[in-house]
Amino acid sequence: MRPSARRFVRSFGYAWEGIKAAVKGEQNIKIHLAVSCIVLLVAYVLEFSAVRFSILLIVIGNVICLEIVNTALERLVDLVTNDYHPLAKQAKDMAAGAVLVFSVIAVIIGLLLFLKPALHYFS
Ligand SMILES: Nc1ncnc2c1ncn2[C@@H]1O[C@H](COP(=O)(O)OP(=O)(O)OP(=O)(O)O)[C@@H](O)[C@H]1O
Repeated sequence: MRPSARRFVRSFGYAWEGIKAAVKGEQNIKIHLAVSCIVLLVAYVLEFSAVRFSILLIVIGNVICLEIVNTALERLVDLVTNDYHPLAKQAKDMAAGAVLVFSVIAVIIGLLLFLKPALHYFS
């Protein structure tokens, strides 16, 4: 394998390690993953169109990515200081706020996506 290809494969390995560490260490990510599996299953049962399914995947992907970035930021702050610091608080709270903002939007998009197919399914 060429060195550039080996570096590319190795970086995938590091990314996978990061995903595993985030999932293992964060209860929230485990909950998001479980809920995402259920939501995808329901979307399948409701016979979502390709477009609806794609939007759903984008939303789910964004929530999980934001959670991973939030976890990375928490780790970084904890690495920098164990003492109370207003900037550490702001950094953690802002990252958590970013997750919250997108989670609220995800719920709204979810309702918009599921409403029509659910009504159709049950009528
Ligand atoms: N070093 C610090 N200085 C100031 N405030 C902090 C510090 N560490 C944490 N905090 C505050 O405490 C809150 C909770 O911190 P913690 O590290 O437990 O994060 P968390 O969001 O509960 O993460 P976890 O998912 O790991 O439980 C932060 O959102 C922040 O407001």
